[in-house]
Order: sequence, then structure tokens, then C-alpha cells
Amino acid sequence: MRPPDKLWRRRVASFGHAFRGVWAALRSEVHLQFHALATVVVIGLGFYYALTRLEWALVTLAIAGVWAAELVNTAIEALTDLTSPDYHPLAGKAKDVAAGAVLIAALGAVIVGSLVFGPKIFKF
Ligand SMILES: Nc1ncnc2c1ncn2[C@@H]1O[C@H](COP(=O)(O)OP(=O)(O)OP(=O)(O)O)[C@@H](O)[C@H]1O
Repeated sequence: MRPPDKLWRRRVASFGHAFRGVWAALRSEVHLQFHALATVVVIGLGFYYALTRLEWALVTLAIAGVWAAELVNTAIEALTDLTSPDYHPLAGKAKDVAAGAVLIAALGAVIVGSLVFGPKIFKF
């Protein structure tokens, strides 16, 4: 078994790698930059409309879901380009399915956003 201090250092290093991954994807992926902008706008609207705790929880889950799906999509795209730079139906399938995950998460976020902000913005 590893000494506890080394385990702790490894956990901290893992967080560092994860944040580095988010930052690397953010710098290279236009879609993620759009999500970052949308996240800032949605958080601003959340404060403006004084969302309840439950509404914040739903909005947070929706935002995190889209970010997570987009990051996994970026990772799968990178791995696919590495392992199959030439055309292959399976490479195409992997990329299409990963993009599908982003689409589903984004649709869910649009529904959550409409249900939470719709009545506040359009006053119904
Ligand atoms: N190696 C490949 N073999 C077969 N089809 C591929 C391959 N690479 C890409 N494709 C097809 O082209 C589509 C677009 O791939 P691409 O790598 O350009 O990603 P993208 O959707 O443009 O994502 P992004 O804009 O985030 O880079 C894929 O969804 C897939 O259908």
C-alpha cells in the first residue's frame, strides 16, 4: 500500500490533469467556447431572476451535462483521429454516436432552460 501523503499528492495531481483537460478542450473547441459563453449568460439570468434552490439545481445539472458530453465527445474525436486517421465506418460511427450524446444533453438543457426561464421571461 502507498504511504498516505503520496496518495494525496496523486489525487491532487489527478485534479490537475482533469483541469488541464478542460482547459485544453476549451482552447481548441469552438463548441465548448460557445458553451462557456452560454453558461455565463445562463448564470447571469439565474441571478437576475433569483432562481430557487431547486431551479439552480436543475440548471446546474443541465449545464454540467452539456459540458461533460462535449468533453467526452472531444476526447473520442481525438482518440478516433489518432487511431483511425483514414476513413473507417467504425470511426465514423464512434464520432457520430459521441456527437449524438452532445445533442441529447443539449436538447435536455434547452428543455430545462425553457421550463425554468420561460415563465419568468414571458410571464405566464
Ligand atoms: N476517420 C473517419 N472515418 C469515417 N468517418 C469519419 C471519420 N472522421 C470523421 N468522420 C465523419 O465526419 C463527421 C465529422 O467529423 P469531424 O472530425 O469533422 O468532427 P466534427 O463533427 O466536425 O466535430 P468538431 O467540429 O467538433 O471537430 C463524423 O461525425 C463522422 O460521421
